[in-house]
Amino acid sequence: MLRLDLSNLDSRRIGSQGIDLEQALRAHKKRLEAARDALWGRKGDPAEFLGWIDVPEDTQTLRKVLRYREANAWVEDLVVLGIGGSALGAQAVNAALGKGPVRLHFVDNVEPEPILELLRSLEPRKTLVNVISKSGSTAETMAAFLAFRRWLEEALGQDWKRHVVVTTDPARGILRPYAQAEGLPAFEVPPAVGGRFSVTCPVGTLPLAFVGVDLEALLAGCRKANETAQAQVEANLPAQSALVHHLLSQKGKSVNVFMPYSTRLRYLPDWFVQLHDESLGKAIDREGKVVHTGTTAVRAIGTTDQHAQVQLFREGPHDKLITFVRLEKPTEDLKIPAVAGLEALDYLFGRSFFELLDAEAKATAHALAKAHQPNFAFVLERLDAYTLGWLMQHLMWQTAFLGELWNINAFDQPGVELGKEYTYALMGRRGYEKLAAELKAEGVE
Ligand SMILES: O=P(O)(O)OC[C@H]1O[C@](O)(CO)[C@@H](O)[C@@H]1O
Repeated sequence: MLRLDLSNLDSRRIGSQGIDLEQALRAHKKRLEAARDALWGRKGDPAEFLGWIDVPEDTQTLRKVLRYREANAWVEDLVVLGIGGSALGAQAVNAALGKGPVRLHFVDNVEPEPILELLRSLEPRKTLVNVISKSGSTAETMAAFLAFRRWLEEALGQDWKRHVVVTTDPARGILRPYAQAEGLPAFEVPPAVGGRFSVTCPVGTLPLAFVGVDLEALLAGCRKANETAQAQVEANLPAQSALVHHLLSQKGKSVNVFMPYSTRLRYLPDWFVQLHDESLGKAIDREGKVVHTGTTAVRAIGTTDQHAQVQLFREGPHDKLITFVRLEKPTEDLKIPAVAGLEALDYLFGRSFFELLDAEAKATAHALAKAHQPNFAFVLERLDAYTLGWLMQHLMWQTAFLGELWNINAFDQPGVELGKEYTYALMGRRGYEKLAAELKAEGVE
């Protein structure tokens, strides 16, 4: 179960920085319905990159993933080579729900020392490498693949092939033909699913199958989010949270803090930051007009960041909308014991850690509201696969709705290309000689 707690956005509580949600829903009903109908209507067109809506229905692929996991019971360490959307979703779900027995490692950077440290810690005979790249051209992932493939081959000879599994586009890019030529097992990233929307396809499900996540439940939760995204505006949770973002951005809230009260959810903000920023930070709208949209998503974790960032959230610039994720029930709880001689702490004696966590979440949200800092919460009944799937698919829908409200394409990322080309030029890639010369003339070499 997932619900929205919007009480700290209410203008009756926080004044002009807030909104009257009921009135806003009435006023924007037509626009939200048009956005909803446009998204559902365009779903079948591969060029629209809305394939993530239907992926949770694809139980056949899930079965294939689970069969692969069963057939590879020898794996003790699974190394995911992927970056951005090809790593962040699985990383977030693994931290929240992963139970082992396999240890998951994510290589999503090209800093040599951590890669060497990981390689030195692994036993090649017990290691499976999952190279994940939709494009098959991402420099970081491919560099890591070259290194891990060599490492496996040096240790295992031709048997290295049993230790690599590929996840990539069914047709495009260099990884697919390479997997075919070498006889490597390979899973698909559906062409109409962008990286940051891909956690429910084998990009996420394959690594998560090795750490015992209940994938059936995760996908069922995603389907529940789809159901709510189809509903009338009054029951359409993604339309509502998107409207909140839209209206608050119009009130100058250009920073969007995403703050789960959960260490288990510590990587969820990283996943959300990519989803939100890469989707919505756009220079040009669908009509070709220069717009420079986007609100900047910022990571925070409660309670940890109460002692690092909340001072700024409360008393700093009034440019923020703060999104909390709160749990209603713990999975397990721990009593805080009474200790003689420390009676100054008796307000804690006999209470539980979850009670303290919950009190801190509510107290911080209320203190922010008192300072007229608008905030709202996704309230999860508990942290399980169903609810996390629901939340993640909800956030994908929220992003898609915002794309509609802002009239931008939320599914491309043209702004990352020039940096990639400069990298190719600096690395001496064939075909980039002219760009390298230009960079040199500009003092970059
Ligand atoms: O799966 P790929 O093609 O390696 O891409 C990784 C990431 O790089 C980006 O394309 C941005 O550079 C992201 O959108 C994507 O999630």
